[in-house]
Amino acid sequence: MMSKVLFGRSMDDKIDFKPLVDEALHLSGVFNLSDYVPFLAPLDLQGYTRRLKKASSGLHEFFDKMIDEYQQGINMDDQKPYRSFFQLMVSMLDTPINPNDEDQPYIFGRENIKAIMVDMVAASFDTTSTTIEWTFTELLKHPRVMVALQKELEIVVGRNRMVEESDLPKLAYLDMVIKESFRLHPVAPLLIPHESTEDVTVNGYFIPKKSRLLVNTWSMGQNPKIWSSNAEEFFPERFKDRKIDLRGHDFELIPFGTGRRGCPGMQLALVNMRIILAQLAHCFDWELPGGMLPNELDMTEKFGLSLPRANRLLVKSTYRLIA
Ligand code: HEM
Repeated sequence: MMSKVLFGRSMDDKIDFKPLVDEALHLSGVFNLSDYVPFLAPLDLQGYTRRLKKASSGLHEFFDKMIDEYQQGINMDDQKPYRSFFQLMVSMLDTPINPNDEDQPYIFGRENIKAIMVDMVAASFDTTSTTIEWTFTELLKHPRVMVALQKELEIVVGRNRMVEESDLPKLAYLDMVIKESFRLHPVAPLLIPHESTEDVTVNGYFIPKKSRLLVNTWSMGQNPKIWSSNAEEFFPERFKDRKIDLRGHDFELIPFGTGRRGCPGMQLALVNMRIILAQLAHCFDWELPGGMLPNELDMTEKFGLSLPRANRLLVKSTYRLIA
């Protein structure tokens, strides 16, 4: 889906840069000795710098080729301008970003396009699907919650048609399920590193200018002082009387970050998540394979910049709509 938004077409053999992005993301999150013993950095004992440089030059090569092809009209003949985010970017190539400032014109160049495209791919490709997979895992692990969600869907939508986008604002329980899933499985557990621009004191802690700050949303989500003694339990009803939204105003739950550098893709991600989860729960009944019990479900996380499931989720479905 994100490939269509960004490149105007689904992933195919012409767009096969995903392994490079995965490698770059993996390397950015691994335990790197040089972060703790900086004088070892030039030796690159674990080989991570070499691997990161290789992935980076692969990505440069890939996007250079795409930009060249676009400029020469190759592979784009069936597409009108601006059908994708990439085309919009390339249409601005070598134009001034601030045309009204004659003294200091800033030209939008190749490097800008490549940096923005890598940023967008890294930020959007796996985030929504990872959250959907965790939410679905929790629904399978807690059949009571799955039944309550299916009941809400039957009341709001019935069983004769599929869920549509216009139904989403009426699905309050689905909203609670998604919030609860973000609380326990934030896709960016440490957000993205931020840097303080000036000296500041927060809650009595002095933070000097230019400090690198990591916000541990994972640990906030598990904190019993915020979520009561059942913090480790998947219990969507906790949001019933707690007016918490996900836009970054309520600091106890900030899966999309907050402030100026908060996630710009939040609305798109939330609509996609809601519609996909609602349709999966509404159209099908689900069971675990091989007679596996819900409490036997593997919940292992793969540690890194994001926290996906370590192993794929396997499930059996049965169609349940009347039509
Ligand atoms: C469930 C899905 C998603 C989650 C949980 C998520 C979460 C986040 C978080 C936590 C940040 C860092 C915010 C901070 O450090 O304060 C971020 C940044 C970003 N996200 Fe998302 N995101 C999701 C989907 C998307 C999608 C679909 C897109 C693109 C369409 C996107 C584009 C971006 C971009 C470009 C940034 C960097 C913003 C900047 O550097 O200022 N995200 N996201």
